[in-house]
Amino acid sequence: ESLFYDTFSGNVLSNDEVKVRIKKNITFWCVNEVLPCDPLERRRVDGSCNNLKHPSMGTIHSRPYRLLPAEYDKDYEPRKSNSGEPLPLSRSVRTTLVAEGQVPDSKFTQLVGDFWLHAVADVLSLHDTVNFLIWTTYCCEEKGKTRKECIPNIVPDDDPVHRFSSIRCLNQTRPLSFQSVGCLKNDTVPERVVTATVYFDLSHIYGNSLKELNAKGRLFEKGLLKYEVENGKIWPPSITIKQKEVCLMNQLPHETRCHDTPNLSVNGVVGTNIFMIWTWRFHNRVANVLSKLNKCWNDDRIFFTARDITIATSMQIFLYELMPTLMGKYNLLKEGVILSHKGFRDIYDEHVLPQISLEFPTVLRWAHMIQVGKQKMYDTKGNYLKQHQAANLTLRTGYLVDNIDYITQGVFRQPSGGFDYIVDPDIAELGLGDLQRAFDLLTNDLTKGRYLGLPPYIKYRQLCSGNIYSTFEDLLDVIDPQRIELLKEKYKHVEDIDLMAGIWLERPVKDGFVPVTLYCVVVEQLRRSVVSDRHWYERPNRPNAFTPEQLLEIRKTSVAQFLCSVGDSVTEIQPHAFLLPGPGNEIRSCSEIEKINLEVWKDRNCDMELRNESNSQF
Ligand code: HEM
Ligand SMILES: [Ca+2]
Repeated sequence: ESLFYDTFSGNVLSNDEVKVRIKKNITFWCVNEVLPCDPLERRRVDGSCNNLKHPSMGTIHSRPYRLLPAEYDKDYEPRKSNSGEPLPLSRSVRTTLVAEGQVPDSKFTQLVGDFWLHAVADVLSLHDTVNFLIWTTYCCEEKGKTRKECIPNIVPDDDPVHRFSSIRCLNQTRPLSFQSVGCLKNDTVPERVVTATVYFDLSHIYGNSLKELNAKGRLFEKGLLKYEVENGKIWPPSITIKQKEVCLMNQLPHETRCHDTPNLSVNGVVGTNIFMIWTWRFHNRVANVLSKLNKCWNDDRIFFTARDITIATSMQIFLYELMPTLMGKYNLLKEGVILSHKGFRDIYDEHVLPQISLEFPTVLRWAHMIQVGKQKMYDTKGNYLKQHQAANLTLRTGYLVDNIDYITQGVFRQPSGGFDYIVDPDIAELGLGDLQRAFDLLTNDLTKGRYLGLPPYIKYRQLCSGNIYSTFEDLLDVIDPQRIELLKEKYKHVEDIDLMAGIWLERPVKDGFVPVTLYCVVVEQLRRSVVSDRHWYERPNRPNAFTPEQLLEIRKTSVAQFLCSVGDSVTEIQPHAFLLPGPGNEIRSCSEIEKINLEVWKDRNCDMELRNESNSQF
C-alpha cells in the first residue's frame, strides 16, 4: 500500500488531505505517491526511499533549500536597490559588465561545457524554459504587459546592439513556484519547484519515474535500453508524430530524428544531446557484457546493474576528472569533495536532507560565458570540415544523424570559449536561434536570480569568505579594480550588486579556473549531494554495493575512455580530453587509453547453477 506525501514539506498526507488536492486538481505538482520502502532495495528510478526517514525527499517536485534567506520587495517582487529605486535593467547590466567576442580558450576543450551540462542536467529544472518557449510566449506582446507570469527584459534605447533594431523587449517568464502551481498560498515566500530527482542518478537519461522508464526506455530483454539503428549507428528510440513539439528546430523534411526517451529534455542543447546518445549506448554495452558474463542473471538484474555502473562512471568523470580540472584537485581534496585514494568512503548522513540549493543551478549559468557560438566539425584525422551555429542546434536532434561523427571529432579538438569575462555574441544575442526573435541568455540568467529572491552578492561573499563587505573597494579581494569600475557604473551601492553580476566579474579561485563564489556554491552542493545520497557509488555498505575490485574498475574511467567506447568514429583521442591536445597530451590510439574491465562483475553463482543444470541433465 503506497503512501502520499506533500511535495513541499515531505510530510505524509492523510486520505482527506489527498482528496482535497485531487478536487483542486493539483496532485501533479503537490502530491507524491511512494510505494513502501525496502531498506535493501536498489536506487529507485524516482528517487524515493533514498532517505528512509523522509521517503519522498529527492523525488521530482521537491523543494530546493536556500543557502541564504530570500530577499524580496513587497508582493514578493524583486528587491529594490539600497536607495529604494528598482535595480538597474538586467540587459543594461549585462551589456555593461560582459563584453561580447569570440576568444578561444588556451587550455580547455568544448567537452568541458558539454560534459558539465550533461552532469548537472541531472538536477536542473527545465520547466521555466519550456514555459517561455512553448506555454507562455506572449510576454513581449500587448497581452503580456499585465500578466503576472510575464517578466520580460526591457531593452533600453541606448542598447549597443538593439539601438539599431526595433526590439525593445526580450521574452522571459516568472519562475514557477509552489505558490504559482497551487500547492502553497500566495502570501508565503515563493519557493521554486525542482523538476528532476535531486540525486546524480542520470534521471535525464533514465527518467524521473519507473513508469517513464518502463514505457520509453527498457527493452525488457537482456537488461537493454530500447534502440534503433540508423546510418549504421545505434540511437535511442525516436518519435515522428510529436517531433514538432519537441525537436522544434529539426529542418523538415530531411531532419526527422527526435529522441522519444523517458525524458524528452535530452533533445535540447547539442552538447548534452550527444552525451545522452553516448550514455544510452554505454548502458547497452555494459548490459551486453554483463549478460554474456552472467548467464543466470535475468533482465532486471542486468538492467539495474548496468544502470548502476553507468551512473557511477558518469559521476567518476564528473567528480574526479572534470571538477578537479576546473576547480583544482587540491582544493577539492581539502574540501572533502573527492578522495585521495581509490577505496571506499562512507560519509552518508541521514540527517542531511537530499536537496539541491536554489543557488546551485543559478551560479552554474555562469557556464554560458564559456559556451562557444560555433560548433566546429572535423574528420577523424582532425581536418577542419565546417561549422554551425550552436544556438541553432538546440532541439534539433535530426541534425545529428548526418553530422554526429564530425561534431564528436570537434568536441575534443575545438577549444572551449575562453574563461575570460567575454561572452560569445551568439549566446548573448541569439541564444536559442530561430526559437526566439532575439534572446540574451545572460540577461535571463541575471533576471532569474532577482525573481528567485536571491539576496545581494555581498551576502554570498560574506557567506563564502567570512569577510564583511560595505564598500566597492572591499571587493578587491575577489574582483580586479578595473572590473569594480564597471560595477560602479551600474550599481549605486555595493549592496545592490546581483549575485550573477558579481560572479561574472570575479577572479578565479586559487589553483582553479572558476569564479570564487561559483566555486563556493558548487563545493557546498557537491558535498551535500555525496553526504545525503544513501546509494552513492563510493559507499561500501549501500544495498548492492560494488566490491573493492569493481570500484577500482570504475576509478579507471575517463572521458577519453568513454568516447573511445561509445563516441562516434573515435579511434584516437588525447588522454585528458577536457584539455586541448598538445605536448604531454598528444592524441593517441584508443588502445593506449586505460579501459574498464567488466570481468570483475562475473557472478560465480552462475557457473554453479550451470554446473548444477548440466548435472541434472546428464
Ligand atoms: C548552446 C548552448 C546553451 C544554450 C542554448 C543554453 C540555453 C539555456 C536556456 C534557454 C536556459 C534557461 C534560461 C531561462 O531560465 O530563462 C538555460 C539555463 C541553464 N543553463 Fe544553459 N545553455 C547552453 C549551454 C549551457 C552550458 C554549457 C551549461 C553548463 C553548465 C549550462 C547551464 C545552465 C544552467 C545550470 C541553467 C539553469 C537551469 C535551471 O534553472 O535549473 N548551459 N540554458
Ligand atoms: Ca537526478
